[in-house]
Amino acid sequence: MPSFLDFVLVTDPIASIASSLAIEQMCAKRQRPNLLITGTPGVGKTTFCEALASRSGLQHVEVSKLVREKRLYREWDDELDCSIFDEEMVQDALEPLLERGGCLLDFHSSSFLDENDFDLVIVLRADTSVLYDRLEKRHYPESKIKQNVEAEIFQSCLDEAQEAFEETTVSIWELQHDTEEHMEDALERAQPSPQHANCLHCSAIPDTLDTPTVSTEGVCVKVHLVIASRQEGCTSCQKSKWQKHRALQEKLSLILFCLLSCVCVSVFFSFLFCFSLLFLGKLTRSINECVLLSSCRCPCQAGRHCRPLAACLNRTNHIKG
Ligand SMILES: Nc1ncnc2c1ncn2[C@@H]1O[C@H](COP(=O)(O)OP(=O)(O)OP(=O)(O)O)[C@@H](O)[C@H]1O
Repeated sequence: MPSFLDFVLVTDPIASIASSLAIEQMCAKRQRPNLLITGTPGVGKTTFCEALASRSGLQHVEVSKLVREKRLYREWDDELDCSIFDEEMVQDALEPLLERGGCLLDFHSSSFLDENDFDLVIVLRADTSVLYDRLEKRHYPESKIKQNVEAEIFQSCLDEAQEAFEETTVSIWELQHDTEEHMEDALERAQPSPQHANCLHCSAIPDTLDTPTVSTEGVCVKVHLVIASRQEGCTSCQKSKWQKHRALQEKLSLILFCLLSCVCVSVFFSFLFCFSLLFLGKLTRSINECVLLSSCRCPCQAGRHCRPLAACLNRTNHIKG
């Protein structure tokens, strides 16, 4: 599994990097990446998102809060004492945010989300005893705690995310999130670190990452670069792709040249053949004439204008024909 290091958030003012090709390609899709942070309730999604948002400048979108505030539900679960969110209503509410990009979407469910809206999925995991304690502190009823702990044991959120994004190139990272150290470790690694922004195609470090700087309201350059690399390849990938294209082009032009040469040569030889036929025809006719002239003697030395000779030639022709 790729570590969080492979997806480091590097922030940089957009103006300084807008000229880079990778960024331009990435911007064509959406200005900033969307990350889905999912996991069983209590694994620490909100805590992680808040910390990540403050470091990366991405916007923390807490979907469960949105559901409560905007009443994006039509049903209520009496047993678990919670709302059953309405997928369509939530989708509609999220659409403008996700279109704009730069969201850290925090929600336990992922099956109803559009796979094209996300660039990375992080599934947080917690040890069952840790999760139990956290939920107990929330004074959840026993049945609700049990249900959530069971969901964590059966890795329901991970399975759901894997199913939702299985047909895509979106990476799904499973991160343990039991302790402060776990979180600190993940966030610590999220510091600018160009050597970790390897291209997913060729493992090269994208050229545009040589001088990353941090700004609180910056853009996740490295995330973008990883995304761009995943989709298009890094500059060296592009170069090798271009070289491959060039080689293919050269081969095609060679084949075309050979074909054209063949056509030209065959046209030339056909003309040559026709001319030779014409020439040979004329030659045989003149030889015939010479033969005829030699077999018919002119009595008056008047050549072709001699009537008896003409009569002789006609006769001979007739006899020959
Ligand atoms: N890495 C961590 N180490 C220690 N405690 C943590 C960690 N992450 C979260 N917690 C604690 O666990 C509790 C639950 O965290 P949090 O509310 O972030 O979970 P959640 O997954 O967002 O839950 P929900 O889906 O219900 O909103 C909080 O009291 C928080 O302080």
